[in-house]
Amino acid sequence: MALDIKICGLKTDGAMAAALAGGASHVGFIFFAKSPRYVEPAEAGRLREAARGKALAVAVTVDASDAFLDEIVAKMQPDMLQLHGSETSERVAEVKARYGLPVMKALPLSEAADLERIKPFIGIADRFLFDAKPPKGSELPGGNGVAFDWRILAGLDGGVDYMLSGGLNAANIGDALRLANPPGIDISSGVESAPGVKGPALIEQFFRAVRAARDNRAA
Ligand SMILES: O=C(O)c1ccccc1NCC(=O)[C@H](O)[C@H](O)COP(=O)(O)O
Repeated sequence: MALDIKICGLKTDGAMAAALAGGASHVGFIFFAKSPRYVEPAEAGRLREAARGKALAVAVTVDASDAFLDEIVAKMQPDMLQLHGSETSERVAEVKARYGLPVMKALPLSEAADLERIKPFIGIADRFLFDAKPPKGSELPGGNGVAFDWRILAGLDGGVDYMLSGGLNAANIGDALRLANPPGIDISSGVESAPGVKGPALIEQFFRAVRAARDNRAA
C-alpha cells in the first residue's frame, strides 16, 4: 500500500527541495500568525511552485475567516485545505463548496473515545489528520511535537482515510507504522533543528527511516 507523507510547516526553498527529493506526497504551509512556521500567502505561493506536479500543496488554517481563506486561495493556489481549528462539519462543507478544494479536517485525539468525534465529518471531510491534543498552555493547535497513543487507531473503520500526525520523528516512525498502519503520515517539528527551522538533513533522515521501516515490514 502506498504511504502518503506530508512535510508540514515549510518556509524555505531548501526545506522544500529536501521534502520533494525524499518523495513527499504533500507539503504544508502554516497560516496561523502565532506559529513559528507562519508564512505569508504570497510567499507560500512562490514556494509551492516547486511542488507542482510532484506533491500536493496544503494550506493549513485555524478557524480562518472567508476573507483570509480567499486571500490564501488566491495567492497560494493550494491543492488542499487543512482545517486545524474547531471548525464544525457545517463549516467544512461550506469551505469545500466555496473553493471546490478537498478538505482535510484535523482532529485532536488522546483516547479511543475521541474517535467518536470523526462521525459528523464522515462524508464531508475528504480526509482526516489525527494529531495529539496540544499540551496545556500551548498557543498552537498543532506543531507541538507531541504524540498520542497510536494504538487507539486500531479501532477505526478501515474506510476512514487519514494522516497520522503528532510528535513523529525518525526514531519513532517505525513503531507508528507498525502499530497504526496508517494510509498517510505527517511531520513538522520532528524535522526541525529549532521551532520553525526545518533541517534539510533531518528531512532526509526521516525519509530514510520511513523507507527502512517499510522495508523491514516487507521482509
Ligand atoms: O505547525 C504549526 O505550527 C501549526 C500551527 C497551527 C495549526 C497547525 C499547525 N500544524 C499542523 C500540522 O499539520 C503539523 O504537521 C502537525 O500538527 C504535527 O506537528 P508535529 O507534532 O510538530 O510533527
